[in-house]
Amino acid sequence: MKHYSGKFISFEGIDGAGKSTHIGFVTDFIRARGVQLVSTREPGGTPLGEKIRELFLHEKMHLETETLLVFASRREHLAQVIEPALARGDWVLTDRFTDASFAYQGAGRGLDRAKLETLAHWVHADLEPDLTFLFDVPLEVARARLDATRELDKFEREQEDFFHATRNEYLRRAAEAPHRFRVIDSTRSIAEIQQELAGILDGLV
Ligand SMILES: Nc1ncnc2c1ncn2[C@@H]1O[C@H](COP(=O)(O)OP(=O)(O)OP(=O)(O)O)[C@@H](O)[C@H]1O
Ligand SMILES: Cc1cn([C@H]2C[C@H](O)[C@@H](COP(=O)(O)O)O2)c(=O)[nH]c1=O
Repeated sequence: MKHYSGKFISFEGIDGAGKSTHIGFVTDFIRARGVQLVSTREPGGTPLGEKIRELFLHEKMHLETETLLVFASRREHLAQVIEPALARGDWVLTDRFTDASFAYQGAGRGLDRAKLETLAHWVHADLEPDLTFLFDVPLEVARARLDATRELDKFEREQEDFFHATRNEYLRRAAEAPHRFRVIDSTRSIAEIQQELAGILDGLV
């Protein structure tokens, strides 16, 4: 694994778990300590990646096409944004990374995990997040939060079974890699969650 002075932090969770809400808080918290930081997202994060995101979220396609697209977006993201920022010594916060592909394309849609391992190895053999916040909530809570806020995309319209599988895969990966995952109970209030995040970040910045 490559080691950089800046931290690479990913935010994960099923749709509606609340990760986007907390990225802003974490960004402000870290910047307030004088750290240079890039906040980005997947799929997306580059002009090409944002075009891929539109297709990825809104077009029906073969599962392997979907998977290859998200890894193509990730390859570009790493080359144009993530690796240059880390090389400069900046921190990088990303709203989703490869854990999402294992959770959504793997467990949710049923793509063979070995294929995902191959792609992950190809695209970023020598890099993984230093820290992954997994925002965890029961499906009903996530669904209620989404229904209250916006029009749903292709993934957000998936059924309960899909999100059970997705959530379980996230939790399985967190149990498998406790050195980098912090599972955040997101059923609590935003203020309580931010207090926990601040405690974790205090030990890091
Ligand atoms: N702890 C919380 N308690 C109550 N409401 C919350 C909490 N966290 C987030 N919300 C609300 O739930 C909604 C979804 O939150 P958010 O967009 O952060 O979720 P997300 O996990 O990033 O979803 P997606 O992955 O689909 O973008 C927002 O309206 C947000 O204000
Ligand atoms: C990186 C990545 C994302 N997805 C899915 C997960 C979400 O439903 C959307 C992204 O929307 P968000 O509101 O920005 O979270 O894309 C996926 O299926 N596979 C992936 O690798």
